[in-house]
Amino acid sequence: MDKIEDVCSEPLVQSRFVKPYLMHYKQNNEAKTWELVTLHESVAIIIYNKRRQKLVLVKQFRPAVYFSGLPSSCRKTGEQVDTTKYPGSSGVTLELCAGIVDQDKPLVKIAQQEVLEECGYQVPVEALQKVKTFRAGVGVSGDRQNLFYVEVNDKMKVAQGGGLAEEGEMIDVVEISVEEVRAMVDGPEEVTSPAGLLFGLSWFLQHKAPPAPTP
Ligand SMILES: Nc1nc(=O)c2ncn([C@@H]3O[C@H](COP(=O)(O)OP(=O)(O)O[C@H]4O[C@H](CO)[C@@H](O)[C@H](O)[C@H]4O)[C@@H](O)[C@H]3O)c2[nH]1
Ligand SMILES: [Mg+2]
Repeated sequence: MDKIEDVCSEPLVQSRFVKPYLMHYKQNNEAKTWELVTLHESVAIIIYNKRRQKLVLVKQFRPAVYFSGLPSSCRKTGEQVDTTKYPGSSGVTLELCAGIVDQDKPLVKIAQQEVLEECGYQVPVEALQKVKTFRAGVGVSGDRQNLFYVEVNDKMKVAQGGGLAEEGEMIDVVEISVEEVRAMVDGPEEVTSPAGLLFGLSWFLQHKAPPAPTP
């Protein structure tokens, strides 16, 4: 999954997923502009295998994370990036199962679909609990993310997961223990994960996790 080669970039002129705009407005009578992009709304799901006390997360190579981690001298359009110096592993993230809302369906249905496609669990829609809707970005994009929680068991595991091959998705499903969740939230100063994961894990520890063992 992180064997990344032949990296270069070009200006994005026509796009399917990202739409850049220059917004003009007046704030307290002062004329201003702001550079922004619009993105799809999304869903993300905290998945807990309750009997085995494991959280189900996903790992994948994120081009945007990889690219923004390159020094600006390596981001010149048309120029090849040295992937021996900047390996694909620097763009691999740990995240909640998540997906964009690109179909006209209820959010809970899209969440159910993502849990199956990415992690291989067939869950009933009634099992999905809505946690919170928040903004995934506020500076450049203002896209909404809708967070759900679902408990799963081994009987619901009907497929391997890994994402839709026809959409080029290559996703590793990762299970982590509640202890590892605590270590992730309290431990490292930097993680290669979106804020939604950290919020989701903190919410899980506060509302759903078995109590921490007393020392
Ligand atoms: N951007 C882009 N460029 C392409 O060239 C490009 N080519 C195809 N696609 C489409 O994008 C979708 C990516 O997969 P998902 O639907 O699973 O969405 P995620 O990328 O997981 O994103 C979610 O989860 C993240 C983590 O919480 C959040 O940060 C995001 O806000 C949130 O949307 C697929 O349907 C694929 O067909 C591209 N998308
Ligand atoms: Mg996804």
